[in-house]
Amino acid sequence: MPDWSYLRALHRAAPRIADLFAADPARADRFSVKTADLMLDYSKTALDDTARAGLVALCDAGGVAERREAMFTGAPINETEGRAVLHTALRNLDGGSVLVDGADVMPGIRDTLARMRGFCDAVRTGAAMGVGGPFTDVINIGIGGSDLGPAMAVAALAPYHDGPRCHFVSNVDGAHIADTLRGLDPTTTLVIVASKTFTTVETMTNARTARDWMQTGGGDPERQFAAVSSAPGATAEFGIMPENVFGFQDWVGGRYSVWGPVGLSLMLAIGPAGFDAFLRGAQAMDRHFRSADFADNMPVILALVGLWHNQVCGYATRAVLPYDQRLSRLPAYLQQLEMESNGKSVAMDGSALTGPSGPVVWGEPGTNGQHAFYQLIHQGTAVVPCEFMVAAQGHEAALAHHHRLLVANCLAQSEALMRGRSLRQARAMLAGRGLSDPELDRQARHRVFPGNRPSVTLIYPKLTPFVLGQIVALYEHRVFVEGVILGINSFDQWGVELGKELATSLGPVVDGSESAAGKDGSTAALVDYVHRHGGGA
Ligand SMILES: O=P(O)(O)OC[C@H]1O[C@H](O)[C@H](O)[C@@H](O)[C@@H]1O
Repeated sequence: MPDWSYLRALHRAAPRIADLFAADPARADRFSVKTADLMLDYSKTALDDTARAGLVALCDAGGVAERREAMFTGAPINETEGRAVLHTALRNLDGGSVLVDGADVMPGIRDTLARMRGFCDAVRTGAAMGVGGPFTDVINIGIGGSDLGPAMAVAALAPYHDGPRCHFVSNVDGAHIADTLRGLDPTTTLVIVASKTFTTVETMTNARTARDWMQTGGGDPERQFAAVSSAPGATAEFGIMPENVFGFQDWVGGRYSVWGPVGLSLMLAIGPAGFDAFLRGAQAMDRHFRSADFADNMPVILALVGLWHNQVCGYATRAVLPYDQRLSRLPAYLQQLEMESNGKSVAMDGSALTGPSGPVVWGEPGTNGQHAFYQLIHQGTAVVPCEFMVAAQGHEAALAHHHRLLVANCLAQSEALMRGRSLRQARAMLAGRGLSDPELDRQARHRVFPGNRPSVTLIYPKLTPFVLGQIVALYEHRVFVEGVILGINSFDQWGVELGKELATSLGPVVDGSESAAGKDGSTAALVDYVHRHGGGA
């Protein structure tokens, strides 16, 4: 673990952010990173040259460059599972070979991508059909990494949809699949069962329900089911035809898997060319990440800003606030990417972390959040570093005035967070209203904004497939760099296992075939309530 004390001392002595701008007219330029398309402005943070240099030094001390090279070249850096980490190979479209245990993985990746393209072309042109005719709808059944990536990206790229409608079912709550199936035609619906392991209870339960629905409604699961998985034996056992199965290897983590077959629903929605552009965007970010100096490296800087706020300043959460309605699922996607990757308590060698690991990540699109939780962001006692995102241009040319308002709101929020409003300013606002001085003072105190609240803004030209690919890869590499500096394994997720085990053992208790004896009093009382109110068997 790095020694944070030096940086913490810098933080305690840091001037107000607004004063940093006053002292350095070129600050916005010097504290932003640009790639060919994107700009990450981190000038509205308390970082100065000294603090930035101290953070960059963490990269050297933590071996970020060596670890980065190890990841890209297929070394088994996921040490607790003995696996390579090669989601970057999935978008290594025209790069060289990538060796895992001496064998090049690229031919297999290219072959699967070609099969996905062929499948999507057939579905999209009507060459492959359901019993009732060309496919009108696609349901992706998956959860976690087998859901959030394609669900996020399909929503993000709505202007590029020219294929069948895509739906996503993840929750084992029967409400999710029931509400989705209502109104769909079982003879023209394609179901993709997406599960790396093909054992996930939620996904297998939903897949069986969808199969029953299709059979009952006159569809043909043999023709109308596809699978995405690393477990071909299990897909065959479920009855999915091998030509409709798209495999990937265990060196693609679930939450990093949207770039391969897990992205099949996205490819169906936007077409193979659009999917290619998405991959090329990620590849462009990979190249930037691999080659740019740390101080000019967008994922590295985003990581260092994250570490500064969480580990140095002690801000326990960060809000991701896309001013882009089509990125409404991005906060949920990033919650898995960031919190499942870096929400750990032990370092790679098993020793306990001595400080915080990854922060709580949360958020909602703007402007909606402004009318809900921004009150706390502006005036609450906890400081929440904000990560704003906005496009220079929207897709709706006829609604450019909407977009101008959206941009103005986004920029206004980061400005307001930084500037705040002093008591003197608040008193001046209320002067002349005939209030007694104590009353004026009391009213003014409620209108004070502390300011000096940090934010970064990621700005991009327009939310195209190429730009989305860059944004998602940017966040993947940010998580990687934070994990390396914290000394943790960002690629396992042991913390999700215990709940799964207990759910399995609670199944027979909930359905009444086993007693709750031996369970704690709370669990037993909750089961009892379910049974007394018509639940259970
Ligand atoms: O793709 P699957 O094997 O069905 O896994 C789906 C998800 O469930 C697991 O519990 C993990 O927490 C996730 O990382 C994973 O993405």
